[in-house]
Amino acid sequence: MKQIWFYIKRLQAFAGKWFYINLLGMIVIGFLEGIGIYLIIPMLSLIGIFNLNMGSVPLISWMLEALNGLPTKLNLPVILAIYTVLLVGQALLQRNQTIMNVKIQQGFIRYLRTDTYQSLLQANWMFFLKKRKTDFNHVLTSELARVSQGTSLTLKLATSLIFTVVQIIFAFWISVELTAVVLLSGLILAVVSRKFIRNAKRLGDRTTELSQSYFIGITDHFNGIKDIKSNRLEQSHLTWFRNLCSQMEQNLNRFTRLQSNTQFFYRTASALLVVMFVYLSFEVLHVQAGQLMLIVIIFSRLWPRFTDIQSSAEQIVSTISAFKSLIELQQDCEEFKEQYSLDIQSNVQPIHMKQGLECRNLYFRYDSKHSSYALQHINVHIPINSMTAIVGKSGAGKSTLIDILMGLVQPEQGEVLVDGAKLEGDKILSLRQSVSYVAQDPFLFNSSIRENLMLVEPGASEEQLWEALKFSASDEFVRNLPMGLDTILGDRGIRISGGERQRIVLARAILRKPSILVLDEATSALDTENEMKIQLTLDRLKHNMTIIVIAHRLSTIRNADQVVVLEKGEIIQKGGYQQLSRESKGTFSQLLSYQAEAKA
Ligand SMILES: Nc1ncnc2c1ncn2[C@@H]1O[C@H](COP(=O)(O)OP(=O)(O)OP(=O)(O)O)[C@@H](O)[C@H]1O
Repeated sequence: MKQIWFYIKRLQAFAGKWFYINLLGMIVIGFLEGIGIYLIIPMLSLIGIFNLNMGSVPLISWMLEALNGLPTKLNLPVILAIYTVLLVGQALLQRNQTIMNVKIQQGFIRYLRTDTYQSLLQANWMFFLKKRKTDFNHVLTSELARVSQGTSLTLKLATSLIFTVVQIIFAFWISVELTAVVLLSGLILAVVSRKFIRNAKRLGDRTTELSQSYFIGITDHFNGIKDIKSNRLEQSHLTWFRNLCSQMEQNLNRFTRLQSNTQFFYRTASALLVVMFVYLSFEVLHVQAGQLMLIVIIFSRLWPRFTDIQSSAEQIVSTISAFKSLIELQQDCEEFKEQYSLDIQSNVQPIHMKQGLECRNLYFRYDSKHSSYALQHINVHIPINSMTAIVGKSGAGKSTLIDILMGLVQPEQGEVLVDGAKLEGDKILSLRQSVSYVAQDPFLFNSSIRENLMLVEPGASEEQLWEALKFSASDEFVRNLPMGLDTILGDRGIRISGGERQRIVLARAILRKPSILVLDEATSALDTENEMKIQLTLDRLKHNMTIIVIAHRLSTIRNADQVVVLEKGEIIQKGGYQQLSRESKGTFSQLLSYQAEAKA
């Protein structure tokens, strides 16, 4: 329960005074309802349905005394008027309280959503390397919905509890003995039903597991739908899906059965209790009929609240696992938090390098407990306004080196230097502001080409947009699209090829006029003609920016000023393209000959 308590405290901090006003509203509503119930007895008595001696019932005796001062025929209208005012007042308060409750709750959920999303965005790159992305989707959608449900149920539970306490106080006022008997029965019932609550928690934990598998599964399946279709894997996926759905169905059915059992248990217990209660009142305690009537009315209102409390408690504990997931995610984000807030990050000025970047005796491991280094003993200088290519076999450490050079991850040993000064603190932010990065599988939003480009440079003119497209050899194909720059890409619009995608993302990277351009296999999907065009572009750009390229296709880096060859995390060769291609025993010339053979 400490997880829920944690969120209730956050809710209280979020809602401020409204949290207490809401609680006060609940108490007043409970109080008004209590008095309303009190008035039923004298009303019934005045109408002549009962002829009870009410003098001994507290509050009513006081009311009767007050009524004595009035003419008898006004008694009923006065009581009816008070009753109406009370009920209308209570209904009005109830209305406002419900609206306030929902407002607080929705505001809190919005706050939680934004807070979680912001924490995720503020986590560093290492965090994303270690975590599964689908877990974030799962927490941000289904788990957050369950947390919202849990918070709303907790507020409902608080309402029920407050109402119940107020009603119990009224009941005590009328008869201490009878109320004590009913409360004792309620207590026994609560102890017995602890088993139900434990089962509800177990089922709730299972719901989290299943919904996580469901979420991760369907995301993976639709991401890999081409593999599924082309390798005829539909049947095995369908079987998996059917199994999971049936487990989810069984889990929910079990939960409903548990809740129905609890309800049945409570109803049976209440029937037995009423029988025992009436017997005790008349035969043992000799309670007056008026008092008994009131107590019966109060408890007939109160008992369903006990059932409500039990059922809310079961549902709340079934959401604890969702609260846990959310807390764990936020703790992880906190652990991997970037040094600077997002506001500070977006206001940092880019760096103006004068000499270049340097790696000095750099070592890096993804897991510090794991002995193998992804990079070791790395010494390299990347001069400004030149093109450096990083090549090597798959898994050699190329992407890791780039991540370190961009300041996304920190080396375990050694250092990165910018113009001879260590890359640390806000220098990392400034460096990142100067970098444009293009990945192998570039990301475009489901919006127009124009919007995708202007995302990085909101003030870009039409001319600048076309210039960037020309640089990336995509002006021609964009011009031929029916809506040109306003063509919507992706699911809502036109689908473009992998190569066209890469070129648009390249245009976006160039549009920012970065001082460092990093291309990570960014031209792998291009045909020879477009690759040649991009080569010419890079050749022109390298006079104004520092270009770092990872390329498996070595023809792309023919004009590189420096080639760095990595193998098993170490630099094994370094030099100009022509120089390395002449070193016949070197890995680079080997890679070149493999590619020449593959082409032939
Ligand atoms: N997130 C990660 N967690 C643990 N190990 C990783 C992670 N990413 C990469 N590695 C390991 O680090 C080493 C270097 O990987 P890296 O991705 O830098 O190689 P690469 O040369 O870019 O490979 P490729 O050309 O296939 O992209 C590999 O042994 C890889 O298994």
